[in-house]
Amino acid sequence: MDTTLRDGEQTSGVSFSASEKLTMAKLLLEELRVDRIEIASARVSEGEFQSVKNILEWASERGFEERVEVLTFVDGGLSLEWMQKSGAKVQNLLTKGSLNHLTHQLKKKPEEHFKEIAEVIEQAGAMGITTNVYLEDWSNGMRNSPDYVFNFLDFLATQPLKRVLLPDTLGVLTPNETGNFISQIVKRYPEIHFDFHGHNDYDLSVANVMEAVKAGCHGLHLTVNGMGERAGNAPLASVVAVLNDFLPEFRINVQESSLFKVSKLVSAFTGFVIPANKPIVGDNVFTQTAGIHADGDNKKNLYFNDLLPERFGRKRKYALGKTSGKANIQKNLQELGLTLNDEEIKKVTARIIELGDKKERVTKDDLPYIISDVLDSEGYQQKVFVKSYVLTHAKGLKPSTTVCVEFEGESIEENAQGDGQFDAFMNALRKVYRSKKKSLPNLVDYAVRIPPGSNSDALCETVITWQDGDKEFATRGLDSDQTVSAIKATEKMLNII
Ligand SMILES: CC(=O)SCCNC(=O)CCNC(=O)[C@H](O)C(C)(C)COP(=O)(O)OP(=O)(O)OC[C@H]1O[C@@H](n2cnc3c(N)ncnc32)[C@H](O)[C@@H]1OP(=O)(O)O
Repeated sequence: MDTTLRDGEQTSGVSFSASEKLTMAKLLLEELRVDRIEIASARVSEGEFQSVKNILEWASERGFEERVEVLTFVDGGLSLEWMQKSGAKVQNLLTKGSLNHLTHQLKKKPEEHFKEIAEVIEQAGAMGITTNVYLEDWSNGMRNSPDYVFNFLDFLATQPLKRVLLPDTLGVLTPNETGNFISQIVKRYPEIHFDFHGHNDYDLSVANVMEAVKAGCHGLHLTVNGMGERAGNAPLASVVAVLNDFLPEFRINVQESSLFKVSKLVSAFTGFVIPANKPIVGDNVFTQTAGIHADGDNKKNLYFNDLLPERFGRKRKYALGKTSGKANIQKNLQELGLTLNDEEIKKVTARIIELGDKKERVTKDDLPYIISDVLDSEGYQQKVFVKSYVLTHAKGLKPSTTVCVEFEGESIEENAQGDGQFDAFMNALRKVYRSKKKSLPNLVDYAVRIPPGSNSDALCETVITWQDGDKEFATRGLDSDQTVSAIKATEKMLNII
């Protein structure tokens, strides 16, 4: 059962609109094919009421209404009235699964609580509403008031209900305890369908879910991206992968290939960012970064595990940066359909490592620009060096530049102002050349771009077209800073003329 739309929405700062809930409900049931969804708590708001109504209208057209659930309260039938008006057919009745909560929150005795629950269940039956019962704080109940929990379950075993829902409300269970508690319960009540509802406060929710299944739980409550109150709920994608790979004897209907798409959509709807290292759905989890890993994959996919990205509608990537070796570059070149010889690959690798050292992030889309820049620099012998420069830009003052150029073994320093930093740089450079009775080509075009689609902050390419007498030619510079990339393109020009 996916509870992204109810418990997932209890993530701090998250709220779905009615139309987002409807879109999600359709996607979860029809495309991802979870068996059931819990979409709201009853009585919360007018907006929630409308949203439940919309989903139920759609679900009943498809005969899905028994797969759509609403959390309700022991409130003398107020939640049930709300549900009936909305068209909802399955209530997940929130009751107290620990004596501590019952005594201190509801301030009631067990018999009183059971009696009220029996009344709600009976009323629901008369309204044609199916009841499941949540034992809130059940995990602490098992630890601290097991007699209460078993008395409660004895009572529930006499009731006309469909399922009993066992939440580790505060995410306090260990895998051992989960297995132990659930197997005791499943053995004692073999006829009841139990769901386990895990929370992730100790980052143990997936391990706990695994033990719950092994111990005989029949259903699980999960959320997309592990959203939920505090540290969240057991994450759907991880649990699906764990069940498929480690417990294949238990059948689930969820479509692995849709997990990533749904995860992205929920993230877009909620603004809840998926951590890059979140298993299955995080941006980085199918990216090899180390050169040795890329090399092993080139040889015999040596660094693959069973979590093949294609299962989840994703692709393996090979990162480019400080820890890249030539194998990473080759993998990216293959994907771009480019071929370089060994020497060229070495040079491109060296440039990428140099960029990585500057903490710059390089993506596959940057690669053609880096290649062209590195290979472009090969055709000439550098004899003019722009050794140092200062560029200033201040409000109310003209930009100015001081530049020092090593020219035929001699260092010459000049400064000048201009309309912009690069213009000032060119003016200072002209002064250097005039002092040697030489002139510079005219600048006829200046184009700046970042590699399209790269989403990286690493690189900016400047291509400058020059006119030297009849001759027109272009040079290119690549750097993370726009002006510096233009200066690099200019330095190339100085070595060509
Ligand atoms: C498993 C879980 O995650 S539980 C989460 C359940 N969902 C939610 O709480 C989200 C939606 N909740 C809400 O919108 C509101 O809390 C409402 C509408 C349910 C109630 O709102 P309010 O009347 O303003 O009360 P408040 O928010 O302070 O809730 C506390 C009341 O609920 C009572 N309560 C707690 N658990 C239950 C329960 N299982 N059944 C009935 N009442 C309960 C408390 O005893 C308290 O009642 P009191 O004011 O008479 O002492």
